Amino acid sequence: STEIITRFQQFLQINTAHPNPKYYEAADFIISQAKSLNLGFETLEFVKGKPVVLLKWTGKNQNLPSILLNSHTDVVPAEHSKWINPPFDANVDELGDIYARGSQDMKCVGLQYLEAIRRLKTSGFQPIRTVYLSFVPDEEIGGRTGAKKLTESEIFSKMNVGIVLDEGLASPNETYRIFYAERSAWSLVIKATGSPGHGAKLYDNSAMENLLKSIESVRRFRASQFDMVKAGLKAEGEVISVNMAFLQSGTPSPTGFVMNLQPSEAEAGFDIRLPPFADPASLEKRISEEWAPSTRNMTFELRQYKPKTPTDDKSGKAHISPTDSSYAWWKLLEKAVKKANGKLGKPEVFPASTDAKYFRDQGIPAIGFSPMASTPILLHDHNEFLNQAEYLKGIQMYESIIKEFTSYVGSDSDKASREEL
Ligand code: MET
Ligand SMILES: [Zn+2]
Ligand SMILES: [Zn+2]
Repeated sequence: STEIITRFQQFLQINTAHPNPKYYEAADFIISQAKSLNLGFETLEFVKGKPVVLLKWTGKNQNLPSILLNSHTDVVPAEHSKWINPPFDANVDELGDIYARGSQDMKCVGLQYLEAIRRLKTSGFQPIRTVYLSFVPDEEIGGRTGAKKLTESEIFSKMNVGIVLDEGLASPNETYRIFYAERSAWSLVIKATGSPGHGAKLYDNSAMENLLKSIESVRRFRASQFDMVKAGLKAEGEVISVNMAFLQSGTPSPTGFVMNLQPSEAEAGFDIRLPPFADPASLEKRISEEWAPSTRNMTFELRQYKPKTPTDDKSGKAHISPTDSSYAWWKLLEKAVKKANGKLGKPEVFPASTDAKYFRDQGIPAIGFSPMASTPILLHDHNEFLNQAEYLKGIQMYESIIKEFTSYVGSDSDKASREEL
C-alpha cells in the first residue's frame, strides 16, 4: 500500500492550481497510469491548453450503455503561508493525514478510480459494460471549457454513457454523503449611484445609503433561508444561499486622515446558489425589485447557470424515484457500498456546484460521491487533508461499485424498474 500512497502523493504534487494549472503534467501522469494498467487513452483538446484525458476499459458487451467515472484535475489556489504543511508537498504526518490542495477536491477520487481498476484487473475481473474515465480541466472556474465541451461532443455521444459518477463531499461521521442534484451557481453584482457630497452632510440618495439599503434587504432574505436550515426544516442544499463576496466604494482616506468625501458609486457582489426546485423567476424579480431597484438608482449584473433539465417535482427527487430510469443505479450503488462495509446517508442536493450538471443536462444520471467518511470538510480551506487509511478504504468502495455497475445487465436502455433488480 505504500506504492498506492506514493502514486497519490505524486499526483497531488503536480500544481494544477488556478490561474496557471500544470494540466499537461497532470495529463502525462494519468496517461502513464493508463499505460501501466493497459487501458485505452486519448487526450482531447476542445479548447487549446485545456486537455481532457479520456481512458477506456472495454467491456464484454459493448452494446450496453457505459459507465463514466469523472474527475477534475484542477484545484483552487492555496495561501501557502497559512498551511502547516506546504499545499503541494503532500506530506504525511504521524496520524497518516496527507496534506495537499486537492487531497479532498478531488484528486483523491480520480486516482481511487484508477487504483480500484488496478485491483480489479489484478484479480482477473472482466467488466461486462465498458468503463470510461474522464479527467477534465477547469471545473473550479465553471467547467465551460472542460466538462461542458466534453458532454457536447460527438465523441461523448458515441460513448453511450448510462451513468456518471462525479464528486461529492467529505463526511465528518461514518456515513458517506451522496448527491443526486446540485444547486445552480449565480453571481450578482449590484451597483448604486448617488450624488457625491461633503462627508459632514446628511442627505438622502447617496450611493452608499442606496447600496446599504439593498444589503440590508439581502441580509434579511439570507437570514430567512439560513433560519430554515438552523431549525432543521431544510437541508443545506435545499435553500437559496446568498453571501456577499465583494464590496467596493470610495477611497480609504481621501484627504489624509479625514474621511470627508461621500462617493458617487458603490457596488457589492454576491455568490448565490439556487436549489434545482426553486423558482428562478421569483428570485430574479426579488433582485430587480428589492435588491437593485432602478427607483433607488441601482443597476445589476447577473450571471446565471440554468439547468437544461430542471425538475418540476417540488421535492426535487423526481429523478431518483422508483419509476425513474436512474433508480437502478442508486440501488446498485447502495448494494455495492454495503458489500464493502460502508454506510450511505440519504441522497442530498449538493450545496455548491460540480461538473455533474453538464452530464445531467444531457439527460444522463450523475451521482455525486467522494468516499471520505470520518473526515472534516476541508475543500477550498487551508490545510486540506485526507487520511491515508480513509483513502485506501475509498478504493475498496470503488472496487465494489465498479464491479456492481459493470456487471449489471439491465435492459439496453437502462430503464430498469425496482422489479428488475
Ligand atoms: N465548484 C466550484 C463551486 O462550487 C466552482 C463551480 S463554478 C460556480 O464554487
Ligand atoms: Zn471539486
Ligand atoms: Zn472545488
